[in-house]
Amino acid sequence: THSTRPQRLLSAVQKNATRGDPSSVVKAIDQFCRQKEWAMNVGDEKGCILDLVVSEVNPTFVLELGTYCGYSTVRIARLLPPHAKVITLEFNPDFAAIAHQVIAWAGLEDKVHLIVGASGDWIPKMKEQFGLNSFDLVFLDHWKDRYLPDTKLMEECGLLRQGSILLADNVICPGAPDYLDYVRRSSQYESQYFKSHLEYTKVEDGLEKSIFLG
Ligand SMILES: O=C(NCCCCCn1ccc2cnccc21)c1cc(-c2ccc(F)cc2)cc(O)c1O
Ligand SMILES: [Mg+2]
Repeated sequence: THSTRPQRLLSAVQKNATRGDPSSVVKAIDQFCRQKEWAMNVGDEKGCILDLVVSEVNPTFVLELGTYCGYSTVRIARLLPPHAKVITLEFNPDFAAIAHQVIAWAGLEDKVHLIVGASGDWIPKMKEQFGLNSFDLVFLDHWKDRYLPDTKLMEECGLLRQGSILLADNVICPGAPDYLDYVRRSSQYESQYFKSHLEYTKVEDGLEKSIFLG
């Protein structure tokens, strides 16, 4: 019986990280991905930029599209004030099952709501399901060809307010060219590119931070 990479990543967390210590979980995953097996976590370099944006926004409600193993979920949730929440959406139930255990190991389950499903189905249901008006921060890290349609969908569903922040991973590699073009051209967004590298590599990648102006 062969384990999957997410399962091996979880084992590395359970072996090397301290229960209830989110930073040790982040460190254990980065160590695993650098020393053992690459995985598509936002990683330590782009992760520091994510930390900066989260700390600056100090959000009450965060939407993460693309949980994978929960690495960025833990990075975000560890910085949130009490009562703040991350709603994170994962399409792949096997990934979601691993992420749930990684988030629990970090002791952050009270700050995180993990959903299994597709963004196109769930974005229209967010308000009624969670009794929220808008998201203070959205971290886009799912299918790169869904960044643009889902951003338009969030606008249409009234999930963005004046000052809501969109932070998109992988705008260079694998790339989200139509999304980049949209947020950089639109008068409804003020956009800024944070040059970095693809997680655990020397390949260029970056995060695009876009403020919704309403
Ligand atoms: O593909 C990436 N992520 C998305 C994975 C699938 C998300 C599916 N999903 C989750 C929630 C959800 C909701 N609705 C619909 C679909 C949904 C990704 C890839 C690379 C990468 C890979 C190979 C390479 F050579 C270079 C770069 C690096 C990254 O950092 C990435 O994030
Ligand atoms: Mg990514």
